[in-house]
Amino acid sequence: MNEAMLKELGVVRDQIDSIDAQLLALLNERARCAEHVGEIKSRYGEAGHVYRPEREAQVLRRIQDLNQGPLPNESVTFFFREVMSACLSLENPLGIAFLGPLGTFSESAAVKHFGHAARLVPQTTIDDVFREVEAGHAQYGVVPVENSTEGAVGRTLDLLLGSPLKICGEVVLRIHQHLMSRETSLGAITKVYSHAQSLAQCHEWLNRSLPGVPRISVGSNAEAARLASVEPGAAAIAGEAASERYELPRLVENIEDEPNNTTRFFVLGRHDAGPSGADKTSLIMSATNRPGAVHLLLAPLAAAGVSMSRLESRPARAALWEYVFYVDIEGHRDEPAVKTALAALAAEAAYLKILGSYPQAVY
Ligand SMILES: C=C(O[C@@H]1C=C(C(=O)O)C=C[C@H]1O)C(=O)O
Repeated sequence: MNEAMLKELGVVRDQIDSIDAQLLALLNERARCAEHVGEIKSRYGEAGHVYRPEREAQVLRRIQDLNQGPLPNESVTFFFREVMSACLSLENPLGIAFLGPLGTFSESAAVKHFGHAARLVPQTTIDDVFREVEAGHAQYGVVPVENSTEGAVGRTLDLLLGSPLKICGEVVLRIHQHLMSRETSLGAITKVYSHAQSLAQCHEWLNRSLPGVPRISVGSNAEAARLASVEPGAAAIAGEAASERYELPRLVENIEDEPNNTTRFFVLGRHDAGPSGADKTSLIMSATNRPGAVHLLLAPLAAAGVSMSRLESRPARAALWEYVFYVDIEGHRDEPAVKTALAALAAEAAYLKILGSYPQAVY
């Protein structure tokens, strides 16, 4: 290397070393503050509420407002989430149940929301995630609720109806599907494993690029990657987490048919969140089976000036041809307009259950 260049590099590297030392000192100073907050909470009998989703959302939104680059918001948000995760785990790492196995998009969602310091506990089914949190074996649970191309996850919606758990957060994850295999060319691929939903999300790509190659649906994308990692000729469609877990090279990246493919997850806990300033409230309601019933249910929202961000109907199991509605509205249940709308809904609906208020996902 050129001596002048080495000299210049040396100056900048000294600067970086000095900044790193300052960052380290500041990170530990911040960690001590978070410990202090934890100590105050336990002194006031709030030891069980150490994790505060609304406060974390506010911290991240503020960081994004302050950020002037060159680092993009996505990167600084990632760092600060990890910092909060590490600070929180100094006291007691959070136990997070999620729909496993490791290597699924649910794992990525849990890590995106709670950071790498959380203790992730994979579960076999969505039912098990609910049970683990209800039984207190895990403090929080992460379950998929809807995909932008495939629609609602029915099992999650059905379980929310009967569960005492509250929604205390949402995570929105961009879903990128990759074709991964030990084979090095498409021509060598004789079968493709994946979860049925992922096969559906890559249906057109598969018709075009691997016509006639059998598609085999298995329990999860991670299981598909595991199979493809040991079977010659096999490929899997799965996400980055699975390719890393099974050290399976990605042959073709981003093969999802819909470029804006996202999945939304709910974070479940035994309490919901306080107001963060930009919140949502999820509820389930049902109307008696008469003309105009749905309109009567939705009118109170409009009257109070509350926006609805999602409406999903599911058949009620109890009575044939009756429906329950899953509604997401903007705002926190403690805000006056939302309070007014909820009171009017309670008077109108045959059944109303408030699933929780929580901060809108921070991207
Ligand atoms: C430190 C606190 O507790 C936790 C840690 C946070 C953090 O590290 O910034 C934020 C919210 C809580 O999950 C707090 O409530 O301020």
